[in-house]
Amino acid sequence: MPQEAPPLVEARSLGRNFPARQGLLGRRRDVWAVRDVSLALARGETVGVVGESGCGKSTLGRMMLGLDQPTTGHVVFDGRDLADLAGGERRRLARRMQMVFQDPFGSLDPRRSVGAQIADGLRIHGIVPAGKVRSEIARLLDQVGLPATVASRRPHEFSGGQRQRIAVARAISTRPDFIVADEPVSALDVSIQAQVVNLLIDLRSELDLAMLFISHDLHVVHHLCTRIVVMYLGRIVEEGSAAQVFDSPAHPYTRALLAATPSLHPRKTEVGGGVLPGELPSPANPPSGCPFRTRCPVAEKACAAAMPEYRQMGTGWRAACIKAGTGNTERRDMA
Ligand SMILES: Nc1ncnc2c1ncn2[C@@H]1O[C@H](COP(=O)(O)OP(=O)(O)OP(=O)(O)O)[C@@H](O)[C@H]1O
Repeated sequence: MPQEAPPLVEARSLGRNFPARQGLLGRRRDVWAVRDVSLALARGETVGVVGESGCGKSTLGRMMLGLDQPTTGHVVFDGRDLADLAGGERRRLARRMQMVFQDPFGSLDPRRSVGAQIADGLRIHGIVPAGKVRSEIARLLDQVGLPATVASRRPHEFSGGQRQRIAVARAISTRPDFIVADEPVSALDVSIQAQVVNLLIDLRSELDLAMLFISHDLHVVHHLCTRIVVMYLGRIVEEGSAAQVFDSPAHPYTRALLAATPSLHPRKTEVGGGVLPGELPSPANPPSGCPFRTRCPVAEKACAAAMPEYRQMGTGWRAACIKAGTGNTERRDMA
């Protein structure tokens, strides 16, 4: 990770729990959706967050934007703790952070024109004078590859890919420097996904955006992200550059994810047609010690005793596994 510049946005020991009931009549237990997550993004950096459904990716993204309050820990944006900000200061910061959602159908208002929806952010944050709003909308649409005529039409008149471009135009309208993109292409046809990913790549460099890109699709993350965070049951189990994590994964869970993603890694064979072996434990009742140990092909007794500390595998590369870097972590045949 490029550590020279101070981070633009930082998660410091973030945790979030939700009350949950196990079964219909089960007793109430707290579910820790995110636990003790620390992560920093520099300006212009794209960090991919991967992991199975329910591992806490969206909750982390929402907290990093201040859309959800952490139970523990802090989010620091450009040196300011979000928890300390209120009123105008909070609004000024909110302009600089935006979210792109998975579902452009749900995130755009079907009753209002595209132009009106893009204009909201421009007006609320006073990005351009009132007389310039129309031309700014046209410029933003052009930036995402759409003609200016789109402004007068409603979202339902467009395809999924076009709608996601509109959502991106709306997100960048406030000139943010941090975007959380939560599965932004997974609802789109595969043929369209690449176009939207390429658009994000272009915008990232044009606007020097820091981006937290949440996805369960390792192919997309591989294409787009310079750094990868792998989450399991609310925790970061491995973090490193795309090359480190994809070429020599240090955590058995990362290896299992890659093995379940055929064609990404030449040495890997398909395991279970994209499905990881074993069952994901309930987040309400996680295993003792290492959360992955119940599915881990190299787990041993010590793994049940305590949550593994991070081992530094290289610059900016860490893995929470007692065997990481010991040469004793090669994946057994999990088929
Ligand atoms: N508002 C909420 N109330 C109760 N539990 C929640 C809430 N939001 C998330 N959770 C729980 O927290 C855990 C993590 O959820 P989260 O949506 O962050 O995971 P995710 O990795 O983004 O999953 P997906 O890929 O399916 O979106 C899950 O067990 C989920 O059920």
